[in-house]
Amino acid sequence: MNPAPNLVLVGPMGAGKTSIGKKLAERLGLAFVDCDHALEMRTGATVPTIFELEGEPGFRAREAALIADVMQGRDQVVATGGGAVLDPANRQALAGRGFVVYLQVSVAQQLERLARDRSRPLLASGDKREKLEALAAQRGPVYAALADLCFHADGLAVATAAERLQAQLASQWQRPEAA
Ligand SMILES: Nc1ncnc2c1ncn2[C@@H]1O[C@H](COP(=O)(O)OP(=O)(O)O)[C@@H](O)[C@H]1O
Ligand SMILES: O=C(O)C1=C[C@@H](OP(=O)(O)O)[C@@H](O)[C@H](O)C1
Ligand SMILES: [Mg+2]
Repeated sequence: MNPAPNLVLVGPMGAGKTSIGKKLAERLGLAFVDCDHALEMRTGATVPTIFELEGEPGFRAREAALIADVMQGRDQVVATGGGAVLDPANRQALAGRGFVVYLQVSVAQQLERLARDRSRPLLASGDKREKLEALAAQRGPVYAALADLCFHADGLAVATAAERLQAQLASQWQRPEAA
């Protein structure tokens, strides 16, 4: 049993962190924070606009500041962006106060889900399959090393994935009582 005060979802773009996280938070009666959405609310700019104006380094700096703030809280399901785990300080914040679930998904499934997506700047140009494969090779081991639990989300509808994940969490994650 890991007594972390938050549940954190990590994994690649299109794994369902945002969609499954929202559903899971409802099922668990917890607050839901999607880091990309929270960043958009905080800045008043979309993720693609932040990338356009400040580049990926600007986005990562804002993402790190947001994660540091969000992880001070408790009783939240936190959906991270796929690249959040690259920063060691983020990893420390996420694992320090979160039970971390790695939502695993195949590149084929990512491609299906993100075929028409326009909101992910890292996939905006070039060959999507090649990019997703390169990111999976780089980040897959980082997700796995950080995670308390790996959950295979391939081929599952959002509601089914949330239900099954909740069932697995029941025996593994126990939130501490509020002080
Ligand atoms: N389990 C699923 N089954 C079908 N479609 C899904 C599933 N999970 C996510 N999607 C769809 O894939 C896209 C990306 O999902 P999203 O939750 O934003 O992933 P992430 O936050 O991990 O990038 C969305 O259009 C979403 O509706
Ligand atoms: O993988 C990444 O580096 C990114 C993933 C996105 O979030 P999702 O994983 O929710 O798509 C978003 O944070 C940004 O476009 C960068
Ligand atoms: Mg997301």
